[in-house]
Amino acid sequence: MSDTRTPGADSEVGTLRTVMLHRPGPELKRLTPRNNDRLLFDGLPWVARAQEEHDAFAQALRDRDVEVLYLTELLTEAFEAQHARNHAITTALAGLHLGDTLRTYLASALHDASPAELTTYLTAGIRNDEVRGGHGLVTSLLAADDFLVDPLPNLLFTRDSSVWLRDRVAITSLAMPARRRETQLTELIYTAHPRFAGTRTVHGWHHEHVEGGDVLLLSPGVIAVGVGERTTPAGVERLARQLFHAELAHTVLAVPIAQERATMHLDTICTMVDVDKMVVYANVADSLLAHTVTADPEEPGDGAADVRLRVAEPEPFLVAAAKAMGIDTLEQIDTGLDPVTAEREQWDDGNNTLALAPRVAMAYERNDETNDRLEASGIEVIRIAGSELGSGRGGPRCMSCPVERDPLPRA
Ligand SMILES: NC(=O)NCCC[C@H](N)C(=O)O
Repeated sequence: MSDTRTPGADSEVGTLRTVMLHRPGPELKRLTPRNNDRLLFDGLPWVARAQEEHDAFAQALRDRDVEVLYLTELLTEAFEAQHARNHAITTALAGLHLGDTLRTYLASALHDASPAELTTYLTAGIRNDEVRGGHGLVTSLLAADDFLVDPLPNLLFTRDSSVWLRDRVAITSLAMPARRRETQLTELIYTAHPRFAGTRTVHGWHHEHVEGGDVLLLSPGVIAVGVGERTTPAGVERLARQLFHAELAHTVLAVPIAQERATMHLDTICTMVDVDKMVVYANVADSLLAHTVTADPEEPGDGAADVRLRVAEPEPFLVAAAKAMGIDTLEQIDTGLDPVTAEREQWDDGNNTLALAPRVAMAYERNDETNDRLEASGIEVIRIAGSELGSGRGGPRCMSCPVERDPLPRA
């Protein structure tokens, strides 16, 4: 794709043209058995193998003519702008654990770093024992392996920190402390990188929590938002008002999901694989509900904050979705009738597919039953390895932020 094409996406299944990924890097080497829970990994990935798996994932996308952008390359390029560097350094050092002496020292060191070095410091983090020379009381009292700047191992899951909604990008607001800083970096990419000059943003990291894994573009104008461990009721309320005000959507379906790690995002439960087909975790498929949210046309208001929302009583999710999408049925491809297999494959992100086009989906190879069922339903499945990538709990959808998809015809 040339830089002159317009980024944006209005569905989960329009032909994928450009995607932003993050190749696993030194931030994963920061994980230890003592910090992996806090940093939201279920184990310690073998980093070299995770990189191999990720390179194969990126190549499989390129083989289908998808342009792959890397988050760290975009960030380094954005850091050519002095204001972007200043902003990144100030926000990364805002934590109250540093104290003034150490903050001043680190700010000076980071200002002296090259753009590429700055990217590494801000993504891999800075450990206390990496600051040499004794810089006051705080470094002396902190443990050697305490982080002064936390590493960001979950950058791998680019889906969560930004979401394109038509021609705008939502900067999300991540709920878990270990991930909060990610959106400060994605915001810089979209505001300071020349490729995205003029892009308008919605939401923002200072707002109520909304994570990209909870946001599913079911069809042009219809957006499902999971509300559970990550996205909050207040988050979906603010997002809905902005979407309606900017005419990015006419309907939002607010979908309550269990507040558990296994179902941390709506896209761990279901993903679109065709314009009218979803793969859905069978164990919850029948109990998923949705509140249909629309804007009251009588009171449009002047700004997003004035939009008055109409909230319907809950209905079965697939029923509410089909109605909003203007189709007879949103077909459910389930992940197996045996609840144990379904639970295992859901945990291993079998439902977390990335559509490259209608009826073409990428999926982890390990989830045999789910993949067989997808194929039996007419979906081409591009299988990728993910034994190490999956240790952070996230599949092909979580690991990708579509930057450009072909639009679908509007209903
Ligand atoms: N959309 C997704 O489900 N993303 C996966 C995020 C995994 C990450 N370790 C987390 O706990 O946030």
